[in-house]
Amino acid sequence: MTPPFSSLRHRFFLALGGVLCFALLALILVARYQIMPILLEDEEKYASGELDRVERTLGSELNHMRRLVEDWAWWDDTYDFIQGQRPEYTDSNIYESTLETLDLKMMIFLDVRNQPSWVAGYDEDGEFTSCPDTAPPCDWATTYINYLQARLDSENEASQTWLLAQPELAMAAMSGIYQSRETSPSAGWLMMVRPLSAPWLEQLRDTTGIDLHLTSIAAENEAVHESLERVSATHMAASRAVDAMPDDRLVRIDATLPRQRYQASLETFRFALYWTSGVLVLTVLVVLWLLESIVLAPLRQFSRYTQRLHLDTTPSPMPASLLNRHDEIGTLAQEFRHLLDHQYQQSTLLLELSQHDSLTGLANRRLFDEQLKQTMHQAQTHGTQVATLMIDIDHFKLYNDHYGHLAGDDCLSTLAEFMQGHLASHRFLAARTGGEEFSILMPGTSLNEALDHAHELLEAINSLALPHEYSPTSPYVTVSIGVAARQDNLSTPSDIMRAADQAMYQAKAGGRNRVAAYQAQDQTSSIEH
Ligand SMILES: Nc1nc2c(ncn2[C@@H]2O[C@H](COP(=O)(O)OP(=O)(O)OP(=O)(O)O)[C@@H](O)[C@H]2O)c(=O)[nH]1
Repeated sequence: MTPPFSSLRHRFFLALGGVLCFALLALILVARYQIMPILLEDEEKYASGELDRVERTLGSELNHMRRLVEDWAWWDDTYDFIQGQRPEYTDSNIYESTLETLDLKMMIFLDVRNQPSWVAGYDEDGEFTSCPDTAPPCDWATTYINYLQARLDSENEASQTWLLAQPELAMAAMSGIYQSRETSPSAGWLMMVRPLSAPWLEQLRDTTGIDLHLTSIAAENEAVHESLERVSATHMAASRAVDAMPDDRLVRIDATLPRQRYQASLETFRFALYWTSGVLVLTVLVVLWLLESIVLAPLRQFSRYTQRLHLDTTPSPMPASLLNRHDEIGTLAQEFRHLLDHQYQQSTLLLELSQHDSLTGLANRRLFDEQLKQTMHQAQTHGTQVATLMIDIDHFKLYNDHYGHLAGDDCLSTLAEFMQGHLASHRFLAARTGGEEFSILMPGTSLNEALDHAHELLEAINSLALPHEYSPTSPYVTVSIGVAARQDNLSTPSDIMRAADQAMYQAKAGGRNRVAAYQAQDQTSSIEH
C-alpha cells in the first residue's frame, strides 16, 4: 500500500497548502495586531478632535460672554453707577427685558471691596428680581457672589470666563469696571451668567454638528479626563471633563459620534484583505498548475514509462514529449534512454554469449536444449513431428594430435560454418553440443526426411574433402551421424537426444562416416554411406 503523501503531487499540494494557510494566518494576524490598532487609534484621534471642536465652540461662546460683560463694565455709566454717582442706572438699564435680550440669568455688580452693589436675575422659581444686595428676594445670588469672590481672591485678572457646574450648568463672565478703558483702577466687578439651557444646547449641536450633552459631575468621581466607548458598530460615545466652577465640580461633555470614518477605513482594509487573499490563493493555484503541467505531469509520464519497462521484453520507445524537452527532465529522459539502450545492447550481447559457442558461433547446448524443449512441447501440443541429428567428427583426437589443437579449432569452425550454410534454407537449429560433437534440431521433420538431410550432409562433408591423412576411415575429415525422431516412446527432449546419441554410436560402431537412425523397439539400424 502506498503511504500517504508519498507522491510529489501530494507533497506539493500539502506544502503549498501549508504556505497558503500560513500566509492567510499571517494576514489575519497583521490585520488583527497591526492594522486594526492603527484604525482604532485613528478613530480615537478623530473623537478627541471632535471633543476639541466642542471645547473650542464652548470657548468661543465664553469669549462672546467676555466681550458682552466687558462692553457693560467699560461703559462710563456703569462706572459712574458703581461709584454711586448714577442712581437711575439700574432703573433705566437693569430690568427683565435686558436679561431676556442678552439671554442672561443674572447680572451681579460688586463694588471695589468685592461686596454686592446690585444683583438682578431670576430666582429658583424663575421670578425676576432686582436688588441692591442679597437680602430676600435676591438671596439666590449668594451662591454666585461666593463663587465670584472666591475667584477674585485667587486671580485678579481684568476679565474672566468660566463654566458653572453648580447650582446649574451655565456660562459666567466677569470683568472689572473701568472708566475710559482701564486707564483708571477697577472700581468694582460685573458678572453675567448665561444658563446652558436646552435651546442653547440645541444651537450648540447645530453649530458643531455633534450630538452632545453637558453634565455637571463631581471632580473626585472623574478618574479619567477623557474616555471613548464604542457602543455599536456605527456609533461611539466620547466624553471629556472640563474645568468648571466650583473647583470640586467638572462639566462633562458627552458626544455621540458616528464611526463612518472607521467603517470606511475598515471597509477599504477588508476590500484590500479580500483581494490580497484572493490573489494569494490564485497565485498558489497558478503555481500548483504550473508545477503540475511543467514538472509533475512529465515526471509521472516518465515514472509510468519506467514501470512499463518491467513488463516489456524489449523496451518500448520513450514518449517523444519527454525526449523533445529542452529542460532537466528532457536531459534526464535522454540520458535514461541512452543508458537503457546501452543496457539493452549489453544484455543482448550477454544473452548472445550465453547462448552461442564462442569458437564456432553456433548455438550452444543451453540454447539447443531450450529450443528442443519448446519444440517438443509444441509438437506434443499440436501433434507435429520433430527430428534431431547428432554429429560427431571421426577420429578427431588423431586430427588434433597430428595437425595441432589450433588446426583442430579451425577444422571445427570450418565444419560448423559449412553445416550452417548447408542447412540455411531450412528452419533448423545447428548447435555445438560437445567438444567435437554437433546437434541439429529439425522441427516439423519426420525420421525419413531427417535421414535424407543427414545423408546429404554426410556427402557434403565428404565432398568438402578436408584433409585428415591419419584417419583410419578416410583421408578426409568424416563424421558419424545419429538420427532420431519423436515418437511415442521418444516424447521428451532427453529421450530423443539419448536416442540420437545411441544412433550416433551405432554409426561409429558401424565403421564411422555413416548415418544411423534410431528405431523403435530398441532397434537401431545403421544405414551405411
Ligand atoms: N582442437 C580442439 N579439439 C577438441 C575440442 N574439443 C574436444 N577436442 C578434442 O576432440 C577429441 C575427441 O576425441 P575422442 O573423444 O577420443 O574421439 P575421437 O578421437 O574423435 O574418436 P571417435 O569419436 O571415436 O571417432 C579430443 O582429443 C579432444 O581433445 C576443441 O574445442 N578443439
